[in-house]
Amino acid sequence: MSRPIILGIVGDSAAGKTTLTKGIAQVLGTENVTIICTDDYHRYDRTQRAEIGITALHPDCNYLDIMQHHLSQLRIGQPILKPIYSHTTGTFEAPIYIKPAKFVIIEGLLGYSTRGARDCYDVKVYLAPPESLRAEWKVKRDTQKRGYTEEQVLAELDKREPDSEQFIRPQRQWSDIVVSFYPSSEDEDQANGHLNVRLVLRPTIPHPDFTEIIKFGNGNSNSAIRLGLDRDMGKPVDVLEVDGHATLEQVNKLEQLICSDMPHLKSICDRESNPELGKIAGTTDETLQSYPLALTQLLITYHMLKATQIHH
Ligand SMILES: Nc1ncnc2c1ncn2[C@@H]1O[C@H](COP(=O)(O)OP(=O)(O)O)[C@@H](O)[C@H]1O
Ligand SMILES: O=C(COP(=O)(O)O)[C@H](O)[C@H](O)COP(=O)(O)O
Repeated sequence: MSRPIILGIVGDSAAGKTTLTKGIAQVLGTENVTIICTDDYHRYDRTQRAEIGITALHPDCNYLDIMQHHLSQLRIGQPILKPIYSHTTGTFEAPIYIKPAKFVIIEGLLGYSTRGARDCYDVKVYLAPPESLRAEWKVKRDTQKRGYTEEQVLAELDKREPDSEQFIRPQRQWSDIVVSFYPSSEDEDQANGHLNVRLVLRPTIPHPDFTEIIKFGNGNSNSAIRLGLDRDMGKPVDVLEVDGHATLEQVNKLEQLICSDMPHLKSICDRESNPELGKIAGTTDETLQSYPLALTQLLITYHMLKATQIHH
């Protein structure tokens, strides 16, 4: 019997989880995707958290046991009755019945914090923008969408830092892919659309063979697309970097590499038939479209489709 393919997207608040999740769901077809945000498993509402003096990042502030139980149910195709936390009101709403579609994306703060939860995913992504960019994104979103002032958001970031360090960032080690969008050093204050991406590829899942990038002579340090070896949290990894100002020709080559052994992906990575590639509506309603974003979406989609072949 077939079971859903489960993708995890974990990272700190305003690291870009919801934005990337929406983009991947769009590529896979929203009707084929169930999206779960693990903020719904908060144990306390906004007022209670303030009274107790606990942040939403602390494991004790979340029903991680229920989250893990629900994940394991979804993995075997079973429905769940999922709680709902509203970021608009800061309170809980009536739970909803959810039956998993072919693909499930689980996004949130603490998705990899227990062994049992980690075992439920087919593909694990961790989002790690530079902290300065994350702060910028969080201020923008929480002032526009969640009713906070800039001072409140900055104070909250400070208050959360010890929990970010202790509980959020260590989860990076469990991911198959670490995604970091970052501004290039020359155009520090360029619009978001020109961000570069750094993709850390752990050997925990089989990645497409990118070594041709080096053969094309494109992998050297001056190129807009670079492949190299590094260590991440002590472990050896491949690192693929794509600059925001890479040319269409360079990007096409990389897309063809990703698509070559995945027939369904071919229709997705054809820019003429799919002009939406790499386009995302950010959670503050802006439209984002860039080659680094498109390649990131494509690589993650590749892994989800690959998992379909392995498990069906
Ligand atoms: N890849 C990206 N490129 C440019 N801006 C982004 C990107 N990802 C997120 N953002 C910005 O950061 C804000 C917060 O992102 P969001 O997806 O809501 O984070 P999270 O779900 O992790 O809390 C978005 O509203 C958007 O403005
Ligand atoms: O850190 C987060 C997670 O959301 P995200 O990862 O989307 O930022 C939120 O601050 C908490 O869920 C509390 O919500 P609120 O601050 O709205 O009460």
